[in-house]
Amino acid sequence: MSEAVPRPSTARASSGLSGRVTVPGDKSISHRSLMFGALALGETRITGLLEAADVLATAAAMRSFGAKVERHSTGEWSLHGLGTGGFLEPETALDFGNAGTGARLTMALAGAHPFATTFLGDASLSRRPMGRILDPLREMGVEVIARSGDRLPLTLKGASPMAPIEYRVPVPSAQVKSAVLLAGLNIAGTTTVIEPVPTRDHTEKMLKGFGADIEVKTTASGETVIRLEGLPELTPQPIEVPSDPSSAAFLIVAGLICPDSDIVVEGVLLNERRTGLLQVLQDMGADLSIENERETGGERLGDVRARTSRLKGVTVPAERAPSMIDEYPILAIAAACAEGKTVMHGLEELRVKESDRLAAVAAGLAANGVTCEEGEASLAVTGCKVPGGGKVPGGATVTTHLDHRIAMSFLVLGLAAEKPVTVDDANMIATSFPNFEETLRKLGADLNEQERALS
Ligand SMILES: O=C(O)C1=C[C@@H](OP(=O)(O)O)[C@@H](O)[C@H](O)C1
Ligand SMILES: C=C(OP(=O)(O)O)C(=O)O
Repeated sequence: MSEAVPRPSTARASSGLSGRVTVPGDKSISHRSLMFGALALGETRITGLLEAADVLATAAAMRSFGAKVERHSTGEWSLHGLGTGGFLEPETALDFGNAGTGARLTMALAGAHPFATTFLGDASLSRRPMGRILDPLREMGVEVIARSGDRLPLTLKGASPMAPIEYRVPVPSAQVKSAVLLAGLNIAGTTTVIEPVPTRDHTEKMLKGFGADIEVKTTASGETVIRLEGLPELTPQPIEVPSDPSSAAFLIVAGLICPDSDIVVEGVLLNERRTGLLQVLQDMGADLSIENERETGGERLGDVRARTSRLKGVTVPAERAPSMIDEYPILAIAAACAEGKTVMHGLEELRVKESDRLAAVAAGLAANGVTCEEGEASLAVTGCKVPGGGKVPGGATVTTHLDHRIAMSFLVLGLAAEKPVTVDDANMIATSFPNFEETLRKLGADLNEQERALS
């Protein structure tokens, strides 16, 4: 994707957004569905899989290990898995493009097999730290050959046999927690993960659903201890992937900051480890409601209704970060359209995402006339709203640094700014939310409408 010709995109002031829309399947659950399907013996059927570049790279990787992965004309996917320990040596290197979750979790799966697997990624993924995954894998006995600083490209080769470990996750990261558990699946004995700060729990929930022997306990001091018995026989499960709250976030904020708007995003995953943004927006005074709440496959879902709101600046404590880690760029846009200052703490992990999101957001806001202060791990945004008026000036072109969430966030800003906002490259949006621009237009947003009219 990084090789594609850049595709600039421009958003202009829009009002009266309305309608009901859905967003694609959750990215975290989609990656894991393919992985667990490849590990289970027999057929796993998946509906609602996110068909975006990140997840398609994981599907290709599971095929390279020998799993039969098919997309049916109904849109349903099926996998014929190989059983734990049953992966075969891939014939070529695995290219994960822009996908951190796909690459890191697959490293854990491949690393626990006694053959060599090589991992590649685009320029963004090749800059991201992989030591956080490689350190526990090395402890288990995996041989690693990586570029300096533990970056991609890299090659892993598992030992035979490997040793189960007890691992305290040093950064709040669901990817690290999941990687240790996924490697532990292919190692005899008990793998233990201690998580000081709770992060998204899709791996634990789904492993239980597939029949793994996994136990999750919270200690008196509030830590989570997860124990997994290795070499389970995983049983295929039908999976319905709920809509991604991290994608819904862009539309919800658009509904709140554009005048005279009233929109509904249907069937959004409301897992409590993913709802931090909704809580913060409510604290800011957002007119949000959850309708038609229901449960599917052990997860809570609901239709999220967002109406134009007068948002006020708030302080977002560091403890909120794991439950909204991918939502800070769009929260910063909501903050720019609020009255008063919003201060966000605990943002160190934003520096190692698809881009340095803290720097990218601060630069994009400043270019569009919004006052903000970038700290080492914090961001303070002074909202442009004042009693009776006030708008973000806009008018700039924002550098997206191969980061889908930076691209989507600044397009949403353009809908509520005085002058149009352009992003230098909208291609990367396809890594997580391929029909984002079309969905916003369906709600009535002015996204490239002038160019479309001229062509
Ligand atoms: O486990 C996952 O599916 C994810 C975990 C998060 O990353 P970290 O584990 O690095 O926080 C998140 O940013 C990413 O989009 C998806
Ligand atoms: C950080 C993200 O994804 P990943 O780590 O999977 O690249 C994201 O989607 O915002």
